[in-house]
Amino acid sequence: MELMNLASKETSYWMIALPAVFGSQNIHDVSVLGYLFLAVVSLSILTWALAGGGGGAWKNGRNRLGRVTIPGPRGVPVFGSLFTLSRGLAHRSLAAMAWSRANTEIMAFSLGSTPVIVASEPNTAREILMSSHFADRPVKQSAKSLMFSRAIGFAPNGAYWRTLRRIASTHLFAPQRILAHEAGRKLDCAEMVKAVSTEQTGVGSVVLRKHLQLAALNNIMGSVFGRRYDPVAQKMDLDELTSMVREGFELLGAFNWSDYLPWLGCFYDPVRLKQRCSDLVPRIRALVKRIIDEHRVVSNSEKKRDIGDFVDVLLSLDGDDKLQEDDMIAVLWEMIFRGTDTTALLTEWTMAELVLNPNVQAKLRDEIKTAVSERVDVADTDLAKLPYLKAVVKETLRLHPPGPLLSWARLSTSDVQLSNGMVVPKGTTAMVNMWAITHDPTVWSDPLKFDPERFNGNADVDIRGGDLRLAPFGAGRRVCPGKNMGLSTVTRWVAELVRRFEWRQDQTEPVNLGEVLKLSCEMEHPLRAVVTEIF
Ligand code: HEM
Repeated sequence: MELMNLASKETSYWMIALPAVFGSQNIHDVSVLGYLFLAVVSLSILTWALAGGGGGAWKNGRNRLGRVTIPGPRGVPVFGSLFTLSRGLAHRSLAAMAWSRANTEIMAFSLGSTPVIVASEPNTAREILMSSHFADRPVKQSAKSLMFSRAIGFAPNGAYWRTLRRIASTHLFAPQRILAHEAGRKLDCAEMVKAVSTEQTGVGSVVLRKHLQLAALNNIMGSVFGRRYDPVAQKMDLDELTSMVREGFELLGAFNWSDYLPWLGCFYDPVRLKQRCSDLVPRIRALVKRIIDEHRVVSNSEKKRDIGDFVDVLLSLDGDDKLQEDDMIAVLWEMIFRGTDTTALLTEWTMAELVLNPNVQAKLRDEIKTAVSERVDVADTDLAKLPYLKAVVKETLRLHPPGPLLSWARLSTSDVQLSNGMVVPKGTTAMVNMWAITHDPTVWSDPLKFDPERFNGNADVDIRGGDLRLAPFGAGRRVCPGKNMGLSTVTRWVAELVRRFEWRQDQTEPVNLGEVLKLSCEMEHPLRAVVTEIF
C-alpha cells in the first residue's frame, strides 16, 4: 500500500515536473517521454549490471570470448570509467587500478560506449603493438576536424597509410636527410644557448621552456618547410604560427566527452571544440598552402629531393606516391604538431633531472668534454661517442615518457586471440600504459630513482621499439617515424646546454617534478634554474 502511495506520488511528481522542463501542455506526451527516459536509464543500469568485468561497453559477454575472461572494473552505468580518466593523470590512475586488481596483463574498462583494454606489462604490450590487427587508431573528433585522418598518425591502416609510411621512411626521415639538416639544428641550438646566457645575465635565473619551444618550432619548421623565424624581426609571423600550434595542441589534447558518448555532442561542447576546429582549419590551410606554392616556384631538382625540406620531398613525388594538396597539408601540419612539443618537453625533463642530480650532471659534462673539442659545436657524429649522454636521455624517457599512454591508442580490426587465452573483440580501443611498465618494480629495480647507470654495459636496452620494457616511441607498424630525428635533436641540445653551463637549483623556486597530461605529459611547473657559464 505504501509502495503504491509512493508510486503515485512519484508519478504525480513527473506529471508536474516534466511539462515544466519541456514546456509542453500535453501532459500525456510528456509522461510518455518520462517513461521512455526511465526505460533508457533502467536498461543502461541493467546492461551495466549484466556486463560484469569492463563495464557497460563490454555487454553480451564480449570480455568472455576467449578461454580466459578479460577482467576489469565496471565503472558506473552509462559513463563507465570516464570520470576517472577525464581529469588528472590518466596513466597514474590506470596504473593504480591495474596494480591494485593485479590486472597488469590486460584490463578491460568502458569509456562511455567505447570498450577499451590497457596493457601494463611488456609481453601483452608487445603483442598489441606488433600485431597487424591493432594497426588502426580510433580517430577523435578533433583529429578528424583538424584533417588528421589524412595524416600518418590517424590514417586508417590501408594502402594510403602504407604509402605515407613508405614516403616517411625512404624520404622524410631517411638518415641522409636528418644529417642534411644538421646545420639547422646547430643554428637553433646556438641561438638557444645565447638566449639562456642573456636571460641569466639580465634576470639572475633561467626559465628554460620558452627557449626550448622556440628552438623546437624552428627546428621542425626548418626540416618541414625550410623556414626559421627570428623572434624579433619576424615577431608577427612567429606569434601567428605559435598561436596556431598552441590552439591545435589544446584541441587535440582536450578530453572530449562526446568521443565516448556521441549523443552528448548535440548539446554539450564545453570547450567549443567544433567551432574552434572549424576556425583553425582555414588558417592552417592558408599558411601551409602559401608555403607549398612558394616551393612550387623554385625548381624541384633531384638534389632537393635528397636533402631539401619535407615540402620539396612531397612535391618531387610522382606516380602512386603523389599526394593531393589537401593530403600534403595534413601530413606536413601533423609533423609540426608531433615534432614540436615532444622534443622540447623531453629536454626540459632531462635538464630538470640533471639539476636535481648534480653528480650525474658533472659526470656527463666530463664525458662531453673528453669526446668533443671545446672550440666546435657538438656534431651528430659525436653523439655515438657519448654513451653516458644516451643513458641520461634513456633514463629520462623511462621516468618521464612524453607519451605515458603512447599518445594515441590503437584499434582492433578483428577479434584478436592473445597468447594468454583472452580474445580482444573487433572494434576495441587498445592502450599500452608505458608509464606503468617503466615504473613497475618487477620490471625495473628501484624504478623511482633517476639512475642512468642502469643502462651501462650489458644492461643496454633498445628504446626504438625492440624492447617493450622501455618503448617510449611505441613499436610495430605504427612506431614513431620521427624517433631518430627527435633523439638526435634532444641529445644535441642536452649536450650543448650541459657543456656550456652549470645548472643549479634556484633556491627561491626549487625544481618540482609534478606532471600535467595534455597531448603529451609535461612538467606542471616550468623548470627555473640558475646557470653559470663555463668558459
Ligand atoms: C622525443 C620525441 C618523440 C616521442 C617520445 C614520440 C613518441 C611517439 C609515440 C609514442 C607514437 C605512437 C607510436 C605507436 O602507436 O606505436 C608516435 C607516433 C608518431 N610520431 Fe612521434 N615521438 C617523438 C618525436 C616525433 C617527431 C620529431 C616526429 C615528426 C617530426 C614524430 C612523428 C610521429 C608520427 C607521424 C606518428 C604517427 C605514426 C603512425 O601512426 O603511423 N614524432 N610518436
